[in-house]
Amino acid sequence: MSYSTETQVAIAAAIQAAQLCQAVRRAIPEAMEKTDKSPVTVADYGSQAIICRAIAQSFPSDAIVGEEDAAELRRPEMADTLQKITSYVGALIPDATPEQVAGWIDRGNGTVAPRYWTLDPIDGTKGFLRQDQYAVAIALVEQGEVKVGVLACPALPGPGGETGVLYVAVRGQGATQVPLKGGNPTPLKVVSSEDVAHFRFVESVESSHGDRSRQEAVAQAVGITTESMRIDSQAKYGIVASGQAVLYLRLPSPKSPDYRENIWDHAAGAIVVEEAGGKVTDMYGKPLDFGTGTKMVDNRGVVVSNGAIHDQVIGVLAQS
Ligand SMILES: Nc1ncnc2c1ncn2[C@@H]1O[C@H](COP(=O)(O)O)[C@@H](OP(=O)(O)O)[C@H]1O
Ligand SMILES: [Mg+2]
Ligand SMILES: [Mg+2]
Ligand SMILES: [Mg+2]
Repeated sequence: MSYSTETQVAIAAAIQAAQLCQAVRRAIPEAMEKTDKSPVTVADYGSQAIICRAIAQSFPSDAIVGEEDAAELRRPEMADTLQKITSYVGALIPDATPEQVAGWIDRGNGTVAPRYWTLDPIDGTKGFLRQDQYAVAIALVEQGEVKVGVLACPALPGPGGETGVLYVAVRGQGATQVPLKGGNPTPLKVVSSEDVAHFRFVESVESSHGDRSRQEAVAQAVGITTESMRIDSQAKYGIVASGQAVLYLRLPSPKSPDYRENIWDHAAGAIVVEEAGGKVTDMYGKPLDFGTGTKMVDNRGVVVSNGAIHDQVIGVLAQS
């Protein structure tokens, strides 16, 4: 299958959602708190509304599994917030009503199915709030395998020095990057292990989202001598796919040893790296299984590499 319509729809939605996020960020958004205490902003909601609307319009029978939902926004005391989201969405989709916006957000309440979409309207909300990196991530999954991934990184410097990169991958068709503002797509290729300047690793900015000391020990054991690069969101996958690092380590935090990774935090990024010639597994070397539900219950941690050093990394993890 070529997935060309799916890819075009996801690209257009990611670009619009990224525009909304940048508009919100220029106004210095405040964080709201979700029931799990994690932050969310009007941009997370607006981005999810834009993306779900686009997917539902082109693929009405496809399930969509998004990170956010509108239950909180439908409470009467949240009317002003919903109105604010609607005005940001309305800048891109004229005449959108609050009721429609809430409905589009809730279109993302679907469940994992033989064919489904998953999206993270803002991955790295903490980075977004800090004016650091974040990503808009959209993926199409069939039979538990990611087929299409689109990752917009609006604050990431691209190869030409411009700000804002769009990563696109289709299973069996390779991965490309293109300036988010438009331009010519260029193929993505992971870096060779002989490239000393890029023989480095990336990890999260948030220390509680990983195991910093173990990540450093593993990197050292495979011969990485430089300090980690710390970047929020799935932008880390883009960094590996574009050859700026050989390795991305995300090991379970000692503070939350039972944490399971969300499908929307990895689906788009993973296919971008795989189609750029790299490898993505959990910390035991198992492929990430996108067919088990919103949480990847059969996987622990994530290891992303240029492929060449992958077995060595998994070997070190097995012994440490
Ligand atoms: N204890 C934990 N371990 C690993 N990931 C976690 C975590 N708690 C939250 N996260 C996830 O980490 C994501 C951000 O990734 P990163 O740390 O690479 O920037 C968050 O996505 P959102 O920002 O979309 O909520 C959230 O889903
Ligand atoms: Mg979140
Ligand atoms: Mg996320
Ligand atoms: Mg998110």
